[in-house]
Amino acid sequence: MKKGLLIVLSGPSGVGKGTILKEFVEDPELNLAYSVSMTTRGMRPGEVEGVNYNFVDRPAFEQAIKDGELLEYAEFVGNYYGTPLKNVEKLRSEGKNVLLEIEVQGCQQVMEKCPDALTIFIIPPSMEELEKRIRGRGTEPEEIVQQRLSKASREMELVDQYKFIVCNEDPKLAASIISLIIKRHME
Ligand SMILES: Nc1ncnc2c1ncn2[C@@H]1O[C@H](COP(=O)(O)OP(=O)(O)OP(=O)(O)O)[C@@H](O)[C@H]1O
Ligand SMILES: Nc1nc2c(ncn2[C@@H]2O[C@H](COP(=O)(O)O)[C@@H](O)[C@H]2O)c(=O)[nH]1
Repeated sequence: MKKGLLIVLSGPSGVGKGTILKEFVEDPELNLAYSVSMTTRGMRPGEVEGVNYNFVDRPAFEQAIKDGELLEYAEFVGNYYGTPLKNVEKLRSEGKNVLLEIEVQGCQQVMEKCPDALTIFIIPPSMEELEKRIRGRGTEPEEIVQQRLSKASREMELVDQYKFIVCNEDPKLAASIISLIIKRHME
């Protein structure tokens, strides 16, 4: 069986990665499996354990790092986030195209370990619009919003390292561009 693709959606917090993903992740033609990350962040209202994330404490996350269980991980604004390796490998060996939605530090680790990964950087139409979106979401206190925005400016400098750059002016349009990219690489 042909091994599935590894697709990485990355970009600054609040740019709309999760919103875009919802538009294409269930498309049967894309044969996708979403990789559920591990995080030490607290659960937001409406989030579900095992669906949005596997929520763990810091000692459990640090043990997973020590045991080599993560494909990549990063500390992002005070919390750990990481991709469990075993699940990604299993799904890809079953022919599934595996989709990661991760921040840029983690994506750089994936680029080194898996040079064939389809890396896609989502950019906002402007930094003002990014600020509007992250505030508008209303999930973080002001101090964290500020930290995420200041990180975003530095993350935007790494855009040239990605194979594809997609602007999220409209999530449906961005999703259809990403779907096309994936389909091309499935041929
Ligand atoms: N094209 C768009 N135009 C206007 N608002 C948008 C657009 N895309 C997403 N949004 C809104 O922006 C906010 C942030 O989107 P989302 O949570 O998908 O971002 P994200 O990149 O997944 O964030 P994080 O990395 O922090 O998880 C949400 O309130 C979402 O509804
Ligand atoms: N390096 C990784 N980054 C990840 C992973 N899962 C999610 N993320 C990214 O973290 C930030 C913050 O997420 P939030 O849910 O607290 O808003 C965001 O950019 C996510 O894409 C992961 O496994 N590894």
